[in-house]
Amino acid sequence: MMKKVGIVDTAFSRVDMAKFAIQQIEQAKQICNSELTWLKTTVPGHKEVAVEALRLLEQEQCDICIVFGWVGPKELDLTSAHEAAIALAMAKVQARKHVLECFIFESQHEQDALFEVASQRAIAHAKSAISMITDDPAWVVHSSIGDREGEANASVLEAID
Ligand SMILES: Cc1nc2c(=O)[nH]c(=O)nc-2n(C[C@H](O)[C@H](O)[C@H](O)CO)c1C
Repeated sequence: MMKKVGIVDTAFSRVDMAKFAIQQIEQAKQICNSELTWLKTTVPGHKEVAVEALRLLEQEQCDICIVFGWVGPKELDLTSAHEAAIALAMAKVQARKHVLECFIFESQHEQDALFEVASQRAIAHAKSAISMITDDPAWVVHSSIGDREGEANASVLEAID
């Protein structure tokens, strides 16, 4: 059955993360023959993403959404992002569907690393979204692997004998 990924990004962002997510979805369609489609919209900033994600889930028949947010380095940006995340939580619960939050916090990375982190995280979140909506066995979500979307995975811990 055809599945639809909603993609919301912002004009505020400094990296076109949606482009990498869309490339990943297109690649999945070709390689795995997955029945996937996508719909992308852009809003001004992260305060607008919750309503937009809800609109895509409820009115545009998306099965899941990925939201690409960019959080500036100022204290006000961080507070604003926290408020946006609360609104996103409300949207998810109302729609009873998943919204994956791919937010880049500018203050957490060196300027030189931002592009790589953002693009890799976008690809990782696109893969996660595909895994969560497709029945294709190639896209099974693996449990307890220390996955850290877009960054080096955490090591897996085992019992000490
Ligand atoms: C302070 C601030 N910081 C950010 C940010 O870090 N990232 C972002 O995407 N948008 C920011 N904005 C803009 C708001 O999200 C919003 O778009 C405007 O306030 C208009 O509602 C604002 C106002």
